[in-house]
Amino acid sequence: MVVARKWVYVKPFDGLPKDENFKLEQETLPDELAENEFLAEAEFLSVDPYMRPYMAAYPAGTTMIGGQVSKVTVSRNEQFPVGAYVFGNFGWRTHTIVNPDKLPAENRPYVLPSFGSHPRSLGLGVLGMPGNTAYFGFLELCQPKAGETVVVSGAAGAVGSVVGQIAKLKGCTVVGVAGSDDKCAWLRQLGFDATINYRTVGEGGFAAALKQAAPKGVDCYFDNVGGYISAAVMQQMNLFGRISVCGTISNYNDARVQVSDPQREFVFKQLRQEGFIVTRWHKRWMEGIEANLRWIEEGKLTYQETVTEGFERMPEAFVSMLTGGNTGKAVVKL
Ligand SMILES: NC(=O)C1=CN([C@@H]2O[C@H](COP(=O)(O)OP(=O)(O)OC[C@H]3O[C@@H](n4cnc5c(N)ncnc54)[C@H](OP(=O)(O)O)[C@@H]3O)[C@@H](O)[C@H]2O)C=CC1
Ligand SMILES: CCCCC/C=C/C=O
Repeated sequence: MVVARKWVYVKPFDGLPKDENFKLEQETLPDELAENEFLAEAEFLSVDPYMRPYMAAYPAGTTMIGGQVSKVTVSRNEQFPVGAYVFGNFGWRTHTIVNPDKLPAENRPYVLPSFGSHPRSLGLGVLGMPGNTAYFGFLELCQPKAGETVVVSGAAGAVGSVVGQIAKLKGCTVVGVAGSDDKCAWLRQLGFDATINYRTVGEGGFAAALKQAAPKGVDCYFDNVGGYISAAVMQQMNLFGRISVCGTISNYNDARVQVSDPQREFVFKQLRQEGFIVTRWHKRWMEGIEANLRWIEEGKLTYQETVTEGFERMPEAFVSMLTGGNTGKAVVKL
């Protein structure tokens, strides 16, 4: 008999998530698996920003959504043999019975490829969804060219840190925006040409700091945060600039705000802006993972993880990530 533990979303979020929004429950799983099912035991769980806005679509009582790296411990599916490590969007739970055939193509679990000497947790970060967000969302939508100036907000996080390094690989000048001096120092170690600590310059000082960091203007903006940072970058875009709108974490905990009208910049600078969800590239998923792994093996791409130990600390790790407690990818180790 397997008893799974799971974190249930018991009360809708209002502002920053709090303890009262979550409840740790147990669920006894069936003893027998049906054909094509397997049992997955979580090893690492992901806490990601999208969980905050996405949960608004789910009723109270739903298990928290999310990805995990888990081990197949029992199987009636030959594509997921016992002992294999898989990535799956199984939610915040320790054990899950899965039938992959019942899931939509963009949400199917997959057996992790070999990461060589690197930890399996990277399957939640640079060698998983966030890494692919950087790889496809930046290269496909920004189409960067050598010599161009790229600005990345949320630069020291799971997605942003990879975007900035890929931009350097493509020969761009890269400016990273992050929320602490330590994060900015790490970004400069990674090769970022300039950094802005948005918390110390503040909203009033951000435009001037950007002018200093990107004196030739901005050709590509990879936007992880929205809000005043993005409004200011928009004002300093160059002719034919490209903006990849990845996320708006600065307002995930807030009611929707009225934004100032950016259309004039779009017309006279002939800008292109496109939002995306990374699963758009689900048919090319392994291409992104293989490219990022190759760059890691070549020493051209570096990662950092912020690891919280213990399933019971999932809510704490989630809130910490939403408030800037992580550098690189935030994961929870069981
Ligand atoms: N479109 C898509 O398919 C995907 C979109 N995303 C989006 O990418 C973004 C980054 O995700 P991910 O890399 O996983 O997360 P991160 O690892 O970057 O963690 C979140 C970070 O957001 C920063 N942050 C929090 N509040 C603010 C704020 N008010 N202003 C600016 N920065 C803030 C914090 O860093 P700091 O200390 O610098 O403030 C925090 O560490 C998110 O917006 C997410 O929704 C992610 C994956 C897929
Ligand atoms: C199934 C996970 C998809 C995540 C897309 C994220 C969007 C914004 O953060």
